Amino acid sequence: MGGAEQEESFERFLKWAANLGISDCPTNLSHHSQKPTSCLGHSLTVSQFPDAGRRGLGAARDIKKGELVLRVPKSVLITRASLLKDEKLCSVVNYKTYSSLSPTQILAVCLLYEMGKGRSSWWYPYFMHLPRSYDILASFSEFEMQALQVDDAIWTTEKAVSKAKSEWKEANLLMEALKLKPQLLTFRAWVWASATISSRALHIPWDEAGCLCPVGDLFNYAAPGEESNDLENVEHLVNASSLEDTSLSNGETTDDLAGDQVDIRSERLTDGGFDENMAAYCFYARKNYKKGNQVLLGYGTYTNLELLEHYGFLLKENPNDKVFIPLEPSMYSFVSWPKYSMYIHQDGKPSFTLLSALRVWATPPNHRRSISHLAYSGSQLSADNEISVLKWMLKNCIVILNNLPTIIEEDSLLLSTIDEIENFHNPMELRKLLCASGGEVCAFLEGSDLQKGKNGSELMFSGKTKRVIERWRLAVQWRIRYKKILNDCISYCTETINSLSSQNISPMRTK
Ligand SMILES: C[S@@+](CC[C@H](N)C(=O)[O-])C[C@H]1O[C@@H](n2cnc3c(N)ncnc32)[C@H](O)[C@@H]1O
Repeated sequence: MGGAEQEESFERFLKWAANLGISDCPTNLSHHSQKPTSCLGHSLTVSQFPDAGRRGLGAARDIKKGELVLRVPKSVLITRASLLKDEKLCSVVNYKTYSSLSPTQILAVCLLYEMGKGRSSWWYPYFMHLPRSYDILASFSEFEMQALQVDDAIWTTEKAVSKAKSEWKEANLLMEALKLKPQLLTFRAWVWASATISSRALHIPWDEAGCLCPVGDLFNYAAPGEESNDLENVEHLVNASSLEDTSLSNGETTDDLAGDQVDIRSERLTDGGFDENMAAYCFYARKNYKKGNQVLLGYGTYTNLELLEHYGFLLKENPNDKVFIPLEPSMYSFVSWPKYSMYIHQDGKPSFTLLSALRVWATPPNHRRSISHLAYSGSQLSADNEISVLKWMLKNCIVILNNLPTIIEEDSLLLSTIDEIENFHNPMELRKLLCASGGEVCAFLEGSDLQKGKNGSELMFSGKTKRVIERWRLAVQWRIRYKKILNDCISYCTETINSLSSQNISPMRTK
């Protein structure tokens, strides 16, 4: 579809949405005498935001924090229940053979079935404007996975891919019983459906698989602000293990601390949620917006790896990003905090629990009991103790960085090369030019394929290769941010060690 055609089709979609009662005008009455031509225009407009999610929703006027900016009636939400109104689908899905499939697997199958109806689907105007492909971790091939470089991230990706594969295999019988078209039975189609759900479904109280929300799923993401980190205090941490993880909009859970979980719940109230009284999904402004600014939604609290896993993007500045470093059991066995609370913050500072656990670990065994109350309250135990903890951190960050195949400067150079690859119009020449770059770039070129352009003369990368480039870029961006956090931690430790050494105050010698 060309640009103008695409625009027209999108306008038809917004009109379709308006006729179904979707509205960005809080006073809009459903029994309007005139048929609306768009569901947007009063509070929101669709715009391109190249630095934050591309297509998204901008403020059509100045908006005040807390204002209702969009309402999507329950009848328009795409849920398992609404899709299962199809009699054939319902009779097959409810057959007991498939009772072991999860709600999300069932929703994915129903979505593929509905997509298979093409133009005759009631939701066709919505489906037309869904992304064709996604960059979530489950879609990563071996090449992009290795580009992450860090074992933890590679392991998370392998797990995401194998989970998607096994869920697809489990759902195969049902999809075959529904006689889905061959292209909808493939693993690629399955990843598409799962990624559509993972990256776009919103939380609803009556179905853990969530719902797809036309127009409501055009909001891009901004991380919940610094305030969630301020919540990191002793009380929250001590209670962490007794609280269950909160199910996020994508049906996944985050391994975050209880304090952050409490924050997610209150965050969701100001952002959006299903309102029983209005029988609609309602979205509220989380802050004041000036006309033209992008209106953003906080889907939850995620690290960059979690954002990549569930949504297929990451943030340059993510206040919730974390780096976990390998710890020996002896380092956290003297304290009762969970291991997942021990990490390095995105600004390079060790988390409260990591620092406290290491302070206890660096204390001679016969003193541990007497200082544990100080460690639990977050106090430094002594200058010597603090210095040995920070030296341990420093050494380990250096070891981790030295074990990775490239340094940040090389990665940044590679990012510019990736941009060149993408913008180069004659890949044959590019191939010659880049083969000298060696390593990762050559591995990419060996795996890439070229195809004839529309006029038959020039050669172009295939769509598949373009998607590889996009994921490769994400992997390199991710590892740069990871290394930056470790570098910042090294600076933080060095500065603090220097300052403590110069003060030379040691109220309690422990080591
Ligand atoms: C619910 S959709 C938002 C609308 C989406 N941009 C669209 O055009 O359909 C979520 C997806 O938008 C993109 N996205 C959202 N927020 C983003 C951000 N801050 N930076 C980059 N991409 C973002 C990601 O691809 C994500 O999976």
